[in-house]
Parts: sequence; C-alpha cells; structure tokens
Amino acid sequence: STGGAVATPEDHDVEYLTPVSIGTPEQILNLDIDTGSSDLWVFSSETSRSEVKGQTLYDPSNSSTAQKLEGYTWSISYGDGSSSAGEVYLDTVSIGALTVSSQAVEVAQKVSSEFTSDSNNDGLLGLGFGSLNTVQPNAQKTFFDNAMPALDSPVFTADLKAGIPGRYNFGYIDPNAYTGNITYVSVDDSQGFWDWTSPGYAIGSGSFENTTIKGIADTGTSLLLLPSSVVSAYYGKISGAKYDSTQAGYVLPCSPTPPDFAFGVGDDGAAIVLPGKYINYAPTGSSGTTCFGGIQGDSGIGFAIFGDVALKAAFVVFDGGSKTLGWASK
Ligand SMILES: Cc1nn(C)c(C)c1CC(=O)Nc1ccccn1
Repeated sequence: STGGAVATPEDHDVEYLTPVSIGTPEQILNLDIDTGSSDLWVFSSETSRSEVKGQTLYDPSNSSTAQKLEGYTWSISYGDGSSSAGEVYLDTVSIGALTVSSQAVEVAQKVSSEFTSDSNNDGLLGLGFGSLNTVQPNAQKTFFDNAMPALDSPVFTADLKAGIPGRYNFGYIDPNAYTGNITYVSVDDSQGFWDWTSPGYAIGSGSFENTTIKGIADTGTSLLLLPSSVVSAYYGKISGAKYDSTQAGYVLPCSPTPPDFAFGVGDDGAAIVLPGKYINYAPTGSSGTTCFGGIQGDSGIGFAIFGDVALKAAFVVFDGGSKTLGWASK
C-alpha cells in the first residue's frame, strides 16, 4: 500500500497542515505532521471550551469505529514550552489512500495557549520513534509504525515547499519530486528522534567549513536551529544583522537578500542549499525592513534542529526499514 497528502504552509511557513481522516463517517482534521514527536493528538469534543478558538474537533461519539481505551491518558510538552493532555481512543485513520484501522487517537482535554491561538491547527501527527510516545499505562504506536508492514516500502517522504503546498508520501519515493541523487545518512534513534550528523556548512560562495553538526530532522519545528558558532559565522557576514534580546533571536535587514546557507550531507560532498531568502523568516515590524532570522541558535537544546526552514529546501526520505535519512535537492 501507499498513501500521501498535501502539506499546506501557514503564514511564514511557520508550520504545514495536512488533511487527515479520522473515524466513521470520516472526520477530516488538518494536522501538523511532526517528525520530532510520536503522539497523534487532536482537538476534540472533550477539549476545554475556553481553550478552543476555531479548530475542528474530533468527536469520538460520532464515530462508529471509535473505541475508548479506558484508563489510558497522555500528556506531552514540547521544547518550545507548549503542551497538551487528555484521553485515548482507537479509531480508523487515513492519510490519502493509506488507512490504519486501529490507530491510537489521543483526544485533548487541555491544550496550552500556543495551540489555542493556532486556529487552523487541529492537532499533531507524530512520526518520531515509538519511544517518545507519552500514552500511559502502555505507549501507543505511531501511524507510520502501524502502517509500515503494509507499505510497498517502509518509508515516508517530506517534500515541504516555501510558500506553496508540498506533500508527505508514504510507502514510495516519487522520482519526479527531486533532482540528482538521494544521499542516505545514518540515524541515531536512541533519543526517539530522526537524529543525524551533518559534516559542516558553507555560507554564500564561501569555502566549506568541516564541523560536526548533530541534529534532528523535525518537520514540527519552524526554524533551523544550529550551534552558536555556525549562527554567528552566518550573521557575521551580513551588515546590520544582530542578536536582538527583545526578539530573543538574530534579526537582519530584509534587503539585500542574505547569503545562501548550505549544510553538508554524507562524506561525498553532497549538500542542501538554502536560498538566502529562506533566512528572511518574517518581518519583525510593520515597515518590513527588519526580518527575524530563519537560522537561530540551538543553545540549551543539546542538539541542532533541522526544522522547516531547512527541510523546505530538500526532498527528505525517512526510512523506517534501515533507519536512515535520505536527502536530495529539488
Ligand atoms: C526541542 C526544542 N527545543 N526548543 C527550544 C524548540 C523550539 C524545540 C522544538 C520544538 O519545541 N518543536 C515543537 C514545538 C511544538 C510542537 C512540535 N514541535
């Protein structure tokens, strides 16, 4: 089997939302597919009313295939401080033509303000490794883990794009979605993430800097979070760029277009190039002269995060069979 669906960017490509069908008859929710976590949770009829602002709600009582897991609960908090918690049902979940008949659907009873104010986001669908799932007393499998045995190939791919819809596909690699070769790198799944190591970076037309950058491929994080040495080297090339403590990040003049940023993949010289305009993440004020940087520091996290700013420059294969990541330009 195979499947897949469109991934539509929200403003500034802060996140990408994908229609997911849940229950019988189907209830379609727009979920943030997140390779950095492993819970499938949704806004629901059980979500505290004061914490819902426009989201579509999954109502298990309207699904003939919903089965409550009595006594099961979940509670998750993300690195940015956001969180949610609730109870658990099993139900039929589909992404395009790919259906998992007994998927753990975690219904939110509480969500933090970050989720309440994100009115188009109806929940998250985690595609990290199973060890990250928060359901108690027994952890539940991800949609990908449940689907994998039936897939033509044990993979899913992320083809996110700047400002226009891209796609997540399951079970196959679309040869028309990328250029050149796919370079595969090893993954350390010991922390539950798609954790890999880039050999270094280059700024604009500059020489390649060999420096180990270990980090996660995380579709659920907006920015590219890198070691401070790399970040200061990059912004050091841009007149007027500076760290703005009020914004808690580097800001830069939106014009002229900043230099490209390339990160290495594998030991054969392959690289993914971020066009400089991807680093103009969003204007910080109404004038539009100053932009918040799409590359920021990873201090305090313990690893780099290759979020959407990086992923949207690539075609990425998440291989659950070999536990490798494949990177290609497009
Ligand atoms: C791990 C981490 N540390 N810090 C500072 C950040 C921003 C992260 C990544 C993160 O929080 N991602 C996320 C947030 C909400 C939903 C899904 N993913």
